Amino acid sequence: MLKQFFSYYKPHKRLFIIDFSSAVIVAILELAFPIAVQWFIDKLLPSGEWGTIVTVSVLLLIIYLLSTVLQYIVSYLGHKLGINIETDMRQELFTHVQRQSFRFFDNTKTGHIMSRVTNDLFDIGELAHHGPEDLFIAIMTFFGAFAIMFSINPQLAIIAIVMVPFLIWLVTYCNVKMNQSWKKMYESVADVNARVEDSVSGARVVQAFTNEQFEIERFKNNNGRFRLAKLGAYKIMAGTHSSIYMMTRLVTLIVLVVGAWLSFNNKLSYGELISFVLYTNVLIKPVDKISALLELYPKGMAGFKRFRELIDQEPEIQNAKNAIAIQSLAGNIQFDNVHFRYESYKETLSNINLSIQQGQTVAFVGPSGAGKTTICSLIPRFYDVTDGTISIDGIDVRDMTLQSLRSQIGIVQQDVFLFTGTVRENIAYGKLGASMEEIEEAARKAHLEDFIEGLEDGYNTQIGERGLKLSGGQKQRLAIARMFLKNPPILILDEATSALDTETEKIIQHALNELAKNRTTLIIAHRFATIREADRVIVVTENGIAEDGQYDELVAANGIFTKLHNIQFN
Ligand SMILES: Nc1ncnc2c1ncn2[C@@H]1O[C@H](COP(=O)(O)OP(=O)(O)OP(=O)(O)O)[C@@H](O)[C@H]1O
Repeated sequence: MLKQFFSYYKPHKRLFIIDFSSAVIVAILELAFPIAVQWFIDKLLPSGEWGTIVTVSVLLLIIYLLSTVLQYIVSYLGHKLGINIETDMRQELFTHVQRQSFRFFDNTKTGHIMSRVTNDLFDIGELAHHGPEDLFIAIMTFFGAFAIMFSINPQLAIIAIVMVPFLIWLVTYCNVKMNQSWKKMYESVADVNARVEDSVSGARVVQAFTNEQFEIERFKNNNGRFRLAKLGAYKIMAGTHSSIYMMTRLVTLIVLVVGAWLSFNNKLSYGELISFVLYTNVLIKPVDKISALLELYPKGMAGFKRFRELIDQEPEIQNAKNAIAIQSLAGNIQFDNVHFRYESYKETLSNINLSIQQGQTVAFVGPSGAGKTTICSLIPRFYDVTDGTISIDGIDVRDMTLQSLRSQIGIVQQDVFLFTGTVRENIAYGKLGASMEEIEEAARKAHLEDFIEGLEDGYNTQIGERGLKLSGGQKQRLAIARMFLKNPPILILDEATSALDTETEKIIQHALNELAKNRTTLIIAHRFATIREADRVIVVTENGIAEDGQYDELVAANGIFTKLHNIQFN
């Protein structure tokens, strides 16, 4: 796991080396400074040579300035390194999620992916920046300071270090407490966010029920809990800072008192005493860093583990080794002994045999849950068959590259999904980089022209979050326009279950008929009025394909379709 973690440093090796070596130099300067002060007091002051004193002071100033610049570099470049690694990982994760198959999205919660992309990667970035650098520097300054103190006066060095375990205990204890209270705070902020999100997206429902006051009261509770949690966290933070302050001053004071006693007994010079006090601070400083790392490491590594678990999940549907990139398909679709299961315990489709000729319009009907949508999802390989083959123009779909196969199939879904953006952007989603003329032509064919012209900003009108500002019929026409742009030889239409008014229905039907022309069209139909013109109707039941024929033939056959037909029209 650690090896994998460090592999993310590779592209930023140069940055890491500059940052790390600057941090080492800063630490060396920090260790050297008290010795310089000691020498200044013990050797230089008694000599009374002002010229040398001024020269040394200027030298010290230069060292300070150098140290300041290096500290800036460490802070800036260190964070840059962390952010770079975090950004790489985020891009990798997003790219990986884009490549995932439908089954992955069936089984993964959006919230989980979101928290990987934001929280986990933030913790990993922090660890990437602070982990190796802080650990190395802390160890180096701690042992360096102790070694120098020991060489000056072993007894006093031991007195100073004896206190360190207490300090470590105190800092760790405070960190645990702080963590607990931050966790509570994060939970309550999540509640506040959820409440805001809920009542903003549900604002229409709130107002329709005139429940605004109820929502305000509910929010007041959440907001109050958040205030208390945050206040609690700050109280612990204040306690932590002051007790650590007290403890460090106590160590310094003890060193000062014992040092003064040693000095009275001529066992320690004044310079040594001062440098000892300064070294005590250098000795104590890393304790804070180490304890922060103790908290950061498990958090960052746990995040990294979850990140890797996602990244290591290979997409279920991938290109075969020698997959061919087909240029264009005619649209002859063949199912041979197709079996399929979503879950291992239950077969959804069994032994489906089906042959659809190019240019045909075929309607799939049947009871809800029989498998109509599933049959259609197998053609673009949203899922792979468990057994049997599906071929188009005689080529197994698994032998084509996914990209080329899906470029030949257009799908208009039941619930049209639109992206936040303009009308133009949403139509152009069917063919990225389409010209304005092409977009206008597609809109005209989808009977959207009048509607768009009536909008204040025309094609540049924002359609709201997920097309909120559009009606159901407008959304569907937009999806149809998108499909005219894509212009695929095979079309799958998942008919909307909810009925539109007759006028809109007519317009949409007209647009769809236009769209279906010269394409192999599969319609997952719910309302039979829309499929009268279909070349074939296929009745799917839980036992597979039950009937297959022309609309009128099937109505007259006195079978399942006749029954379904009678339910709809009587
Ligand atoms: N992603 C999925 N994961 C697991 N089971 C699924 C999934 N999608 C559908 N199913 C199940 O597969 C069966 C067939 O569903 P499918 O959506 O193909 O039916 P349908 O005939 O299109 O239904 P409807 O007319 O209601 O849209 C159902 O029992 C359904 O519960």
